[in-house]
Amino acid sequence: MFAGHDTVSSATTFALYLIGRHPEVQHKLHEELNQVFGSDRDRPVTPDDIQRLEYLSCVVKESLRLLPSAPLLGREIEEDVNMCGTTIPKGTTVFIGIFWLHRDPKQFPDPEKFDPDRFLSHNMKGRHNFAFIPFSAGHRNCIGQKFALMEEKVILATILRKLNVTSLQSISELGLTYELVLRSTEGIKVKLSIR
Ligand code: HEM
Repeated sequence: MFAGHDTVSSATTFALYLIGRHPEVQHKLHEELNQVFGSDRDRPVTPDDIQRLEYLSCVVKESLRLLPSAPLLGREIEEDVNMCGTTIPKGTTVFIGIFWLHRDPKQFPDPEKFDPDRFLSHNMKGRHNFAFIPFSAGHRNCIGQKFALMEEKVILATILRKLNVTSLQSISELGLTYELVLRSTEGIKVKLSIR
């Protein structure tokens, strides 16, 4: 359940929450959806549509940066590792704090700001390859990432073609909790209205 289901539901819920907090982002998304779907609000989303929804792709990535479904990964060190002059002995359990890594101001200036434009290709030049790792990286990275991103985009495009979303809580009111998957202890309260 962790791998394929809870992660996508966490990511999609938080993306919808962030869109509902940022009317200017939602406006741009609605414009892009109008361009791709015209007035048709019912037909299924196709792989070709997904390719064309570039701004939606940036929104999904920026949401995974700020509120990553897997905020923390654990690893057991199999051999002594020298890191910046300090030896981490074999057998140590280390944690990789993806939630905090994604807030490195050198890689993401003004890191708490929700700004999907960070993921436009011309804004990504010079960014470290491992600055953004919502699906982990290396040999044991997520095998479902392409499927997950597609699922998320289909759900968001389907909802936002028909609805406006307004989020009613600030981020600090969500009561973020870091278990295996990022959650809100308070639930996420949004108001939906027909476009
Ligand atoms: C937004 C959605 C998702 C996120 C953020 C996500 C994130 C991750 C992360 C961070 C890992 C590494 C965990 C670790 O090493 O401790 C992982 C592993 C994995 N994920 Fe995902 N995942 C998502 C969706 C999916 C989906 C949809 C599937 C399957 C269809 C999937 C299947 C897996 C599997 C099987 C692994 C283990 C890979 C291995 O250990 O070799 N994930 N995922």
